[in-house]
Amino acid sequence: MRLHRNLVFAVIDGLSDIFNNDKYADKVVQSLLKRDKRWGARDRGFIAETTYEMVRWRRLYAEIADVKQPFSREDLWRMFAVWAVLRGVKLPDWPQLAKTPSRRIKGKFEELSKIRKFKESIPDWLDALGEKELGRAVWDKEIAALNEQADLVVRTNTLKGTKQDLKKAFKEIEIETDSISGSKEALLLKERSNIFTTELFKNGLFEVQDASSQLVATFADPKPGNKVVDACAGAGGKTLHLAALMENQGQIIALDIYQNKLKELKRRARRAGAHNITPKWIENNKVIKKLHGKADIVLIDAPCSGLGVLKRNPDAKWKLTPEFLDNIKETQEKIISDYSKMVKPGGSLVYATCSILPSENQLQINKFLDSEIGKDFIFVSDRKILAHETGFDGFYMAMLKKNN
Ligand SMILES: C[S@@+](CC[C@H](N)C(=O)[O-])C[C@H]1O[C@@H](n2cnc3c(N)ncnc32)[C@H](O)[C@@H]1O
Repeated sequence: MRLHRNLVFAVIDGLSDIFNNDKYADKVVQSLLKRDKRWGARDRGFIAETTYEMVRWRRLYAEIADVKQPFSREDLWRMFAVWAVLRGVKLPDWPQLAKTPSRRIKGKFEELSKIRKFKESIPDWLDALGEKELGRAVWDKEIAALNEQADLVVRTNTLKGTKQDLKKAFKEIEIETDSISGSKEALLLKERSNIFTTELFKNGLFEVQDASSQLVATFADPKPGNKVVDACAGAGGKTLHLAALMENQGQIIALDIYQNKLKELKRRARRAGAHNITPKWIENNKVIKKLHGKADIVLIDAPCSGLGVLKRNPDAKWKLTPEFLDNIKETQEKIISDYSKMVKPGGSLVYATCSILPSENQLQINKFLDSEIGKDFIFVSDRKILAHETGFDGFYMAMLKKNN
């Protein structure tokens, strides 16, 4: 790989914004990519992938480069040099990289690779928490898997065609895909590609959705004609899948506390040809009260730490705090308690998170079942999906039934 000066400068600018100005990596990368219209797919790929790699390995690289936050431009160049040396990239003859101590970098890497918090590049508190909640053997493997780059997976929109149709259509535009065992509608792209610009995407034939995330709506098992409340619908990743499984029949009430997310959901639903969705903003508690006892299925895709999706959002390692985690667990507890009231007698409550922590998952369910409202429910089953076992995101889902 040959390094190009303007691309590396863009990466350094981006990192300064992410690390020092607390900006979100995805937003920063999006805006970097708009900087120069002449950049082709390879250039854009370099900027996005290198920025994410540097975010993922921030602690390790900073330790090797012997630099501390806030990072000066010189510090960021030193961290970049660590990236280049460890990746075996030939260093160009630039003043910023002139004094790169390649041998020392490799030696320090060997040494730090013996200590998990450096090797896996995670804050002390998170490393301790992971080990406490999952046990050492599982955490060792899980954090290593969560540090790998995410695969690009799409979900076939079965409202518009079959998976075989989609596979064929991708092939026609020279995009090769594989099926994924256990995820019926999923296709894995053999190579990364900007599929958002394709006609297939514009015509709603697929959505980008991780294989684990695709298991949630299937697990909820909605039937055509059901009344389903998707209580934390966001921009509708699971809502659209529910609509497809319900063959556009029945009703999905898609709730969220943020109107802008529901606006995006509406746009996506139009593209997907999903017609049985009613987005409703949770403006106040009356919205929930009105739905008490009405739903065949209530899906709570709860706000969470996002620790199961570090592969695609490595930034969370640095943005997450113990205080945030405590608050989000309280929110989860309140949401399960309040929103379970929307389930009708005999109906189902499905709770899901993209976290791998038992304290956000099965322990929340146990707490709910032990509560006064929870006494009306029985536990049916749950699935704990770990990244090191599947290669995809970490997820949790539980199904409870309300007594008749
Ligand atoms: C994990 S995300 C949902 C992702 C979405 N279901 C999807 O598949 O794309 C959690 C969502 O819960 C929403 N949320 C947070 N607090 C909430 C509350 N009290 N009631 C309803 N939704 C809430 C957030 O705005 C966010 O969109």
